[in-house]
Amino acid sequence: MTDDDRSFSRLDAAFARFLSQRTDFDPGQKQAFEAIVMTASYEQNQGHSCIRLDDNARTLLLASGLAETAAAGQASPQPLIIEQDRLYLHRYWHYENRLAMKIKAMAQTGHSVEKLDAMLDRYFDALDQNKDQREAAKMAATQSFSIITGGPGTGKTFTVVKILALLQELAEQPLHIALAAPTGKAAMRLQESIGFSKAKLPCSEAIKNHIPETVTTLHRLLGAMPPSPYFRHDADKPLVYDLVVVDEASMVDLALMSKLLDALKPGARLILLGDKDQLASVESGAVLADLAIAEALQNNVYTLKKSHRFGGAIKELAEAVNLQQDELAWQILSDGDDCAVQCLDEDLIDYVAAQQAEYLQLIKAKAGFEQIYQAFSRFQVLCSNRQGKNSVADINYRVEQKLAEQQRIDLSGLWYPGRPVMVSQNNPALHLYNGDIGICMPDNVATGKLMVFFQRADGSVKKYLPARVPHCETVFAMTIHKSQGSEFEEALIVLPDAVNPVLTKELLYTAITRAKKTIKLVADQAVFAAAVRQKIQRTTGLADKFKV
Ligand SMILES: Nc1ncnc2c1ncn2[C@@H]1O[C@H](COP(=O)(O)OP(=O)(O)OP(=O)(O)O)[C@@H](O)[C@H]1O
Repeated sequence: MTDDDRSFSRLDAAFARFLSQRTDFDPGQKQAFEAIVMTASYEQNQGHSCIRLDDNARTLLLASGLAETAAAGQASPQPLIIEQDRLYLHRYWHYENRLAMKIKAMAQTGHSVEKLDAMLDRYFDALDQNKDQREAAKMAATQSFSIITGGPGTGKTFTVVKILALLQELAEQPLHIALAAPTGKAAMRLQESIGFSKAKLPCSEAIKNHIPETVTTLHRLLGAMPPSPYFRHDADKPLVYDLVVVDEASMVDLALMSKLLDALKPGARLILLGDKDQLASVESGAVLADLAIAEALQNNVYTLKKSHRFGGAIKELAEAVNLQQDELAWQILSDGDDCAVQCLDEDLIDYVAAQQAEYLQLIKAKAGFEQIYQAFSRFQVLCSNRQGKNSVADINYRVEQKLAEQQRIDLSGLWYPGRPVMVSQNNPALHLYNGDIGICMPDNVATGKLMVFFQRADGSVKKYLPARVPHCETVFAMTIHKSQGSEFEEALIVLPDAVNPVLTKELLYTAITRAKKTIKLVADQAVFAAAVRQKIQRTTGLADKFKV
């Protein structure tokens, strides 16, 4: 990317100017210095943890008196840190350094377990398809830090429940276990599958009773104190848990992961579950992907490959996209042999509007919220972009108009029966968080007034007056980014008419793996192919810190 492609924010420029005013540089040097700092600030906001430097830039920065090399970084008060050929804003270097240090220390702590093989034989039958899961469990039983990665349905949750039972059997005192996920939605999904898998465990009821059934969000686990960026639990006030399991770990950014590691008590274990091939976190870093390739962690990472949930076209398409085989991916979509995966061959808006019939009908019939929510969540439009043709804004607007035309909704007010919304702001006081989905409908069991109903992470239902709901948007369509951690029976993936920088193979892979049964695509072949060929490259130093 050249400087011309970047649109620096006023904050990037103000930060660079603020620092350059504190140097003794001449105007030419100040200009060069500001350009580097502005780039570092901009790229950090784009998700990179650092930027690469050439020798001239490195010399200039060190001469500024505001940059320190990493050796001094730990105690350095300087705002800029240089490590090898990488420049960090101090805070991000600190997060990365601390995270690496903590994980390295944990990775050195192994546990030898007597008769482990006999126990594993009981939990994993001798079938070939269980071999991978058995190996993953063996790793987690013998390591303090482990990552189990794999695509959707490869049995990460299925395996981790067995690991929890196994570890409880091995413990002298019952282990204190916390289960967490980055979003409420992901927490809810994990909770459902834990409950399901636990019932089938080949162990005593006493052991089952020591496996927690509730899953919390990471923010709640750590004790968020908004608007402060700090958490109640940190190195000085660690969590009480002996073992923490984090699902959907690919969504966890560098800062949050670093704070989680800081908050673990000495001797605690950590298991990260996730799909390293999915989109990286919205905020900076690509922690799971970096750790999964880290040299010094090869005994701490296990990749599950076989999907137990779906095979066929969805899996083939996901694999082709992941391997950037654009022609094969398009062929799978256009073959139409398997109706699980197809290009949409009818009008987009007519099709999306028709998918809303069932839940709107259930609202009219005064069905219960759970049934209505289930019907709504069966199908979801996933867009790459927020604005422009075929974007979230465009489809939401056109679907609303179409449904109003069909007299299925009444658009005379902002809040109408059937309006689905996604919250776009955290409001801990109301227990509503960015990404939560609610449906506006009459409160038939009380006043009959319009209320917005939400399903909480623990499965309970909460209703709010529309005026109390924090900032939210209509959600007949959502961005692929926002769909992370969710699954739908059918996903309709919609790409724009022209190529843009958002379109990457990670974005498409994430969208494809949201679908349980059916995928439909609206895209021009050239745009689709360009997206498959584009890969996200995040600049970070995390994997380098584990070089042996
Ligand atoms: N070895 C196995 N034998 C039989 N069924 C299995 C096996 N492993 C997983 N399953 C089943 O496959 C399905 C998917 O497993 P699971 O939910 O654990 O996958 P996951 O990797 O956690 O998926 P996701 O990432 O989508 O949450 C579940 O219904 C589970 O019971």
